[in-house]
Order: sequence, then structure tokens, then C-alpha cells
Amino acid sequence: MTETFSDWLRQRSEPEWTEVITHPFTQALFDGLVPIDSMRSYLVQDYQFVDDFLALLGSGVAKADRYASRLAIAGSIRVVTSEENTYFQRAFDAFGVGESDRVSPELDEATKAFRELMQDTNARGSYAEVLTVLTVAEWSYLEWAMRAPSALPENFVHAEWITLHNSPDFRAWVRWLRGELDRVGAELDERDRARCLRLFQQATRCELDFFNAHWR
Ligand SMILES: Cc1ncc(CO)c(N)n1
Repeated sequence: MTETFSDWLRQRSEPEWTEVITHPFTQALFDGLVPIDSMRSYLVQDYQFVDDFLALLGSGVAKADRYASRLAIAGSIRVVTSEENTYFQRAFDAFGVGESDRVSPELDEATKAFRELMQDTNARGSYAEVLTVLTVAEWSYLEWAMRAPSALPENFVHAEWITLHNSPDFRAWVRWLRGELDRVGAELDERDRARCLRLFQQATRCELDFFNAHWR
């Protein structure tokens, strides 16, 4: 088989996958034209996404079948809890986001759906299923961010949201995630592969709904 498991999953998640990575929200972000209110609500909701995403990374550390894999995932936890977290704090300071919206904002339907998917996968998913959800989130973000022009928008809130997701380190992390999903996926039987496909499609749909919720 020349087609990898991750390619197989993605190809069966069209047209939504391409709609995510070419979403008009991302084009407006490149142009610095996402209205402040949209960017603010997007980031407030995304910070809640990141909470469960971090928990899912922890689930990956716990469920991985080898030490090298735990180390790789722990490296990503380091980024989410340092550079990415301080980005959110600086953006919230710039937008004047108060404590309650940082800690427990009212959740959009799209945020709730995504959090439920991650919580279920955390509680009941296999290592392959955890990798599937992590891969959709990270790979789709890499793919839209790689489409950015070299001239970044002036506002750091826009510019750094792009560079957080297309840096060489982030590229290497996504390459590792896909390779890991390909490795683990090669051992799965047909039924378990089908479960991963369903999850990949659901997570892709969640990504699309998440952008749509902030783009009217
Ligand atoms: C909704 C969403 N998907 C993916 C990422 C990247 O992890 C993010 N920050 N937010």
C-alpha cells in the first residue's frame, strides 16, 4: 500500500477537509481583516477548545505504546502550556477580555460539540483514536496556516496565530503525528480503521463548524 493511513482518512473527509483549510476566516486572517469582535470570540472559544485538547494530549501520553511516543507528545504539551498559553493571555489583554470569559465563557454549540468529541475520545478512545482526533486538529491548522502569504498582518493577534501554526517546529510535530497515526493504523483491523475514519470525519466537521461559528 503506497497510500498512507492518514492520507486515506483525509481523502474520505472531503469536501469538508478542503473547506476547513481554505476557510474564508483564514483568508481574512491573512489580510488582517477579521473584525475584532469575531477574533475575540473565536479566541475566547478556542481557549476552551485548548483545555480539552491539552487533556487529550495527556491521554495520548498515557495510552502510547512506547516511551519515544510519550516524549514526542510531551514536547507538544510543553508548547501548548508555554508559548501558546502566553499568546492567548497577551491577546486577551489586548482585547480587554475579563476573567470570566477567560475561565468559563458561555460556550457556542460548535465549541460544545468539539469538547464532547474530545472528552469521549479521552475517556473511551484507543491510542489510535486519540491520535486521529489530535491529527485532524493539528494537520488542518498546519494546512490553512501554510497557505499564508509571507507578508504577515500587522496586528500580533493575527500574525502570531498564523506563525504558531506554520513554524518549523509545528510542521515537525504534525509530520510526527501523521507518521505515528500511520504506524499505529497499520496494525488495526478493518473495524478499528472504520472507527478512526468516522472520528476523523466527525472532527473535520467540528473544525468546519468552529470556523463557521465565527464567520457570518
Ligand atoms: C478549533 C481548533 N482546532 C485546532 C486547533 C489547533 O490545535 C485549534 N487551536 N483550534
